[in-house]
Amino acid sequence: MILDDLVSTTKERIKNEKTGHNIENVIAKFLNSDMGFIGEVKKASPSKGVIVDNFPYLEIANEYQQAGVDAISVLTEPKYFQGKLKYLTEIVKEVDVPVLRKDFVIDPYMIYQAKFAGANIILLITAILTPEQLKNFQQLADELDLAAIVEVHSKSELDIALNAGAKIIGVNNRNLKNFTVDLNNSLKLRNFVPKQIPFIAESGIKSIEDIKLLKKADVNEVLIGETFMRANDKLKIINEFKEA
Ligand SMILES: O=C(O)c1ccccc1NCC(=O)[C@H](O)[C@H](O)COP(=O)(O)O
Repeated sequence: MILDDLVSTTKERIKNEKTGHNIENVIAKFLNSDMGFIGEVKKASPSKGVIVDNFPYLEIANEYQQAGVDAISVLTEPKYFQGKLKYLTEIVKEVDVPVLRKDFVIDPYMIYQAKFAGANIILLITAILTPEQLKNFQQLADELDLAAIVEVHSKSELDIALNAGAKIIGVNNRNLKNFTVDLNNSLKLRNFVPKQIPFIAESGIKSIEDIKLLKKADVNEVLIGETFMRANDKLKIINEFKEA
């Protein structure tokens, strides 16, 4: 019957379309590398104002890819980061590495929007969601085969994130209330995250010394924005960090 054939060929087609940078592959990539890098495409931020005047976002994404990053983070928040969803849509078409929609997800609509725009990863910030919202958003991301980095800043937030079913943890070294940065935050929380869950250190990473410290603590990935955005030669700085 044609209907039976339509169902079986559709199953096969969807199976193929769901591979690529799916959750499983993103997690494997983050766990497998020695210590990997997530390069951020960010024009401005609340703590630093405008970081770069010249913002050739496609060129920047290409440079990150060439330097061998594991993923590219794209700010899409317009007011404080001068981001646009359009940057992400275009970058996804330009590169082959997984792309993270970096935004302040507070509505399921934004998760569907990220998927539709072609993102492979979203950020869920524990501090701006109720535990129930976090659980529901994690579930929705799972259903859409979108990897979710659940961002935490403290042990209590980490407990909430793990309870919500987080599969990837990002520890923000920046206190989002007063913008102070302390790399010790990642070091303190590292041992509370099971080894099968990728651990990402985010924010305020600037030097080879920082990289050495985080490598020693067995951090799987570092997410770097400002330092890479300000570097004239992104390939050079990423290679130097890789060799640290
Ligand atoms: O960067 C900020 O000023 C900021 C303020 C309030 C909420 C979030 C903020 N940043 C988002 C990020 O998580 C960073 O862009 C990311 O971790 C990279 O940080 P950095 O390497 O320090 O640019």
